[in-house]
Amino acid sequence: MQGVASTFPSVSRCQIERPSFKCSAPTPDQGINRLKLPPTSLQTVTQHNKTNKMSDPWKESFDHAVAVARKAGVVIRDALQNEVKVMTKSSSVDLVTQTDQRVEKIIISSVKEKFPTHSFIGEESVAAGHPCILTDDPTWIIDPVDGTTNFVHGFPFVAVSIGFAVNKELEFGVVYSCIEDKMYTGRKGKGAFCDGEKLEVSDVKDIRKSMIISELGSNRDEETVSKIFSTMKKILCIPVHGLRGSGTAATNMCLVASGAVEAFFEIGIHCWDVAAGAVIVTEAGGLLLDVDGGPWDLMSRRMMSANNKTIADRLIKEIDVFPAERDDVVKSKK
Ligand SMILES: O=P([O-])([O-])O[C@@H]1[C@H](O)[C@H](O)[C@@H](O)[C@H](O)[C@H]1O
Ligand SMILES: [Mg+2]
Repeated sequence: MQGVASTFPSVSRCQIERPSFKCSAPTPDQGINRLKLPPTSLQTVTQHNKTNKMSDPWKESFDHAVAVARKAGVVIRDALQNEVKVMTKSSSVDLVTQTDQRVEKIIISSVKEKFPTHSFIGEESVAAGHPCILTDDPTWIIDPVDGTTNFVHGFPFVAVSIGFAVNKELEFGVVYSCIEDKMYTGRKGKGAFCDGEKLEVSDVKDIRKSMIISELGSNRDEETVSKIFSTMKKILCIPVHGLRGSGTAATNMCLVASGAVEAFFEIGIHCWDVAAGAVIVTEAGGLLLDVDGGPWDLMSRRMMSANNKTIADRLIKEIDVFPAERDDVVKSKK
């Protein structure tokens, strides 16, 4: 089992002043797959729980993910009121804060306590040198603060993203958009929801009537930036109704699931950005593909998620692909 990083890397720091947010207190989960038991004897309840565990083995993990994502969101919202110490990881625009690290520790330690045999892939643990290899173990794939740059600047879209895979297959995803206070969930074969409301992708098939969401990412290599812009130019000039970016891949995918946009694509995302969103999109009736139209691979750092294949295929024609090293490349220790 992969362990939790006890310390995260120390990196260069600068300070930034941000506008402060006023946030309302979180509301309790509304009807998220709640189990309603009729009043009955203790024996029957125990029996019912046993049967339920067999037919729905990951329900307890799912419930825990929802609870811990909400708790993490409260920590993030509180942290928004204070000055943030900004550190950098792979480059000067790949940001991380103590809140990212703290929230990841909170999530992992609470999951470890309840499910001691489960494994983890967490953004900040991987940054600290932990492996990013998906095994057959029940595995929590965690982005503690998706939208760290937004968080640093006070741009109000930040999400806690928790995906859960067993035998390398995603079983559920939880995305808590914590400033909006929206809880998105998806469970394999059980649908996708936002605050208990069922989600469905849009039925638009005409690309000229579509709204697309993507990101500029954090790669500032000139050739890569040119490819990102040429792709966006070609898509804009199809023309589509609009091109947007919220600054969090997890939230972008929830917007596809909600039908607010027809598709989200990006090269350079990581497994923790999209694991949860992947379940939410597919359970809302959407599809996932590689940016070249092939099957989607969680570790590939490439994502096309769309409401239908017509929209996905039309966008794929315009994407200028550039290389991004897979998440599961094993780096040799020097
Ligand atoms: O670093 P982070 O804020 O967790 O995640 C980033 C966000 O999802 C962003 O929208 C996307 O463009 C980047 O590719 C991600 O790395
Ligand atoms: Mg992220």
